[in-house]
Amino acid sequence: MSEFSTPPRDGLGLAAVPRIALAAVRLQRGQTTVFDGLDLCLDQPRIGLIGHNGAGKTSLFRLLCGLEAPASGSVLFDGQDLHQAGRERMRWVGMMFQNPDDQIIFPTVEEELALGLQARGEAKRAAKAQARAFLAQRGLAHWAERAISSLSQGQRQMVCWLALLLAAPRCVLLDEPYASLDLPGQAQLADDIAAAPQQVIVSTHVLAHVRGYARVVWIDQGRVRADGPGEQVCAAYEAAVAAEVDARRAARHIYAG
Ligand SMILES: Nc1ncnc2c1ncn2[C@@H]1O[C@H](COP(=O)(O)OP(=O)(O)OP(=O)(O)O)[C@@H](O)[C@H]1O
Repeated sequence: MSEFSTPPRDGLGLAAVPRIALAAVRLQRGQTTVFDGLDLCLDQPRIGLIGHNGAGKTSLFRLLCGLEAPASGSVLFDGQDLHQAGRERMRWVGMMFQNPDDQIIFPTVEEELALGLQARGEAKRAAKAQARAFLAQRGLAHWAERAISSLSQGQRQMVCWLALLLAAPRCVLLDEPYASLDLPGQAQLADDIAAAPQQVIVSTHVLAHVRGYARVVWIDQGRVRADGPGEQVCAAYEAAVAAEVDARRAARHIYAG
């Protein structure tokens, strides 16, 4: 197992894992029908999501955090319609975007971190104080007043992760969360994920990050192609990719020769 694929540790007291159920979901984005009759139940503490570019991983996340609504079908969070929920939804699901610049709103780190707390009803001053205390706990007190624009891409990604940790929704969606992080940052994030009491769903192209998970879902052209233990699903995906690459090389060889 990779050091970046740490399963949840025993005895951490995971919060009650929500049950997110998609039934017969159809999702249209522009001219593209991304999902057409998708059924999926997400009720494990850690779930990996893998698949090719354009398979539908980000679209699934956008559906789960309410940024997209299904044209038909339902998305239920513990039996309640996710798309009918108001502000309550922010306590249910939070997402870390692939690109931190799509997520960050405020000019400084402490303001960005305070946002999730304010959304939960904290007063602005108290939220900022909590954000500062949280940064200090993690040895990052000096980040509090830093301008987001002065941070590197990886540091911005870390700010997004810290904001999610602080906001503490019951389900956390991470879209390519390791992409911009250096190796220490990746190890830190893997440890944070392992320690998080929430349900965490990680979408990634780096299979080592989810191979050790008890459940990985492989999305292929908007459909679930495989769903099971990470070792098995990642191996099946790798085999399919190897076959695709071989077929492409063989076709190129025939064409060239
Ligand atoms: N803003 C958009 N408008 C229209 N179609 C979109 C939009 N974003 C994505 N799509 C389409 O939706 C489908 C699923 O895309 P999605 O971004 O969910 O894939 P993905 O699995 O996350 O890919 P990647 O691994 O590249 O991030 C693709 O066919 C894509 O072209």
